[in-house]
Amino acid sequence: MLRHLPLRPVLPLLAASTLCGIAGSLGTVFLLAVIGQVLNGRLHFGPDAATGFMALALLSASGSGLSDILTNMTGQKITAAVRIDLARRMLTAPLAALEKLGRQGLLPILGGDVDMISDLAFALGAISVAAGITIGCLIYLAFLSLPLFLWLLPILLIGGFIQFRARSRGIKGFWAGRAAEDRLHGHYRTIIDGARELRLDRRRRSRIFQREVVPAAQEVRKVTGRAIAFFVGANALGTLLLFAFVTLVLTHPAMLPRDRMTSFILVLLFMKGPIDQMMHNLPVLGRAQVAIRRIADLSARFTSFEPNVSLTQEQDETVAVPARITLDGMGFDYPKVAGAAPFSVGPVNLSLQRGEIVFIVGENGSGKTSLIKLLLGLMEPDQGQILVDGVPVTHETRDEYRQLFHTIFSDFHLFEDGPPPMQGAALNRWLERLDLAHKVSVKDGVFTTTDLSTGQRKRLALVQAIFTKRPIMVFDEWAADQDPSFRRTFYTEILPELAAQGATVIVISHDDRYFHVANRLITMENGRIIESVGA
Ligand SMILES: Nc1ncnc2c1ncn2[C@@H]1O[C@H](COP(=O)(O)OP(=O)(O)OP(=O)(O)O)[C@@H](O)[C@H]1O
Repeated sequence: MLRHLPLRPVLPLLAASTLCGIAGSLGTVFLLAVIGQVLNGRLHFGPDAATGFMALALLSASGSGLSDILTNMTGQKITAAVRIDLARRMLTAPLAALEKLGRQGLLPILGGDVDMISDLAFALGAISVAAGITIGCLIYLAFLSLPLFLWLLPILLIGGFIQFRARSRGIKGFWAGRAAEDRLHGHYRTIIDGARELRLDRRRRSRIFQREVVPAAQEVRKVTGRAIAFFVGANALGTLLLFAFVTLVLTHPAMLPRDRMTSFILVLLFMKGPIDQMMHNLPVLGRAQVAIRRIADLSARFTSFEPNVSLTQEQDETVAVPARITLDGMGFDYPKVAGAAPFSVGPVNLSLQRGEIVFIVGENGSGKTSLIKLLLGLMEPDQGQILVDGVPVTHETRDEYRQLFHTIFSDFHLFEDGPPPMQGAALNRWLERLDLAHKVSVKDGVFTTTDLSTGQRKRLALVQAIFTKRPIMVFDEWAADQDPSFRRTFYTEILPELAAQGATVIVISHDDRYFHVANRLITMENGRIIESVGA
């Protein structure tokens, strides 16, 4: 499982942790040896021995403690690297991959599974220290009596085998548990997103609770509980085997001189502590193994084909404003959905001139938003290309190309901050004009509130759009939530003003009262442009 983790940068930390662990384990084993010698009367525990004993105790405690801390640091570094990598991938992955998984597919992995790696960091510290001490104890046992150690060996092997079997059964259970948790998260999402509807519909609310949430929660409990039972059962068997061995040794006192026998049993019983600690933490390792695989699967889906998607450029560069953008035979086929007719957009041939106002109209589902997504370079076309002043947009230049646009989608996300110049008298004028000044202002580049009505939120998004000053503005049914007066202001005043300032304005609209504002009216039907009226 570790091959899926970014281990290379943490190798020095791991090496330091291992060295400290070895030092701590040596300290512990020597402590045990001294205790054995004193109990057997072979060592007088005078002031010198006591000082040496305390020095060994210091070595044991500090070595194990440091090893634990360093392993934890390693784990936390790995967790941070995984978190950053996932965010980077999500910000640069093809949009289709992100949309396909959706929040329901993503959030359980980003939350639960990534947190599991963080838990692994704590567990690994404890396991590695315990493993070091156990190995040290085993070496000391072999030194005390090789024949008895050879007797012990098969018992250890049987215990190891039981653990191995329990582990693979347990991990299967953890996989099933995570799948059930994913379903549960889906139901949580329905409860949150559909909160209003569920208050109003007792029948649906009861059905979701009784038939979806409760069975999913019980399923998680059942499969995870069963998986943990495998680990606990194996642990109990291991304990039984250990005491069976102690019984064997005690019933054959002639096998070893008495003093060695005492030391042997002392070390054996002491060893149970670290072994228990390892066993206790093994389920965490199992769950982390599942989590790491799930994260690796997710990462594999988010591989960007675009080489130049920047995550470091915080300022807009001044871009040359293109005179013409052309969609040249562009087409896109949506993946087939069972039971539904496949939908394709295009092939589309369309040219957009700088400064014109273009309306895209058509019935619901005719492909207007899909066409816009193709134009914005958000969907990888199955055919055709985009030309900017005659130059094709490539994988390399697509992110650069997208920076030409500012879009307010019909299901837009309102960011709380605006572009850096969003301040001063110009901002106040726009807030006044859009009747927002009494509701919201901007403090340190951030809106004082976004808790507004749907129409007001859209107007705030419009303020952002205006101050972002991109050469091409796209509005997807912006006016749908506006009252008649703002609708009129938007179509008859704001759009012409933007165009007069040199912006190309593309509007998806069903407001046929204002179609006359457009320089060009493009009508879509069944994924194709069936009419283009105007300049
Ligand atoms: N994520 C998707 N997966 C599969 N098919 C999709 C997806 N999104 C859209 N479609 C298909 O594309 C068709 C057109 O959708 P689109 O959103 O482009 O229409 P629209 O003209 O903008 O509609 P509306 O006026 O209702 O906003 C849909 O009817 C659907 O068949």
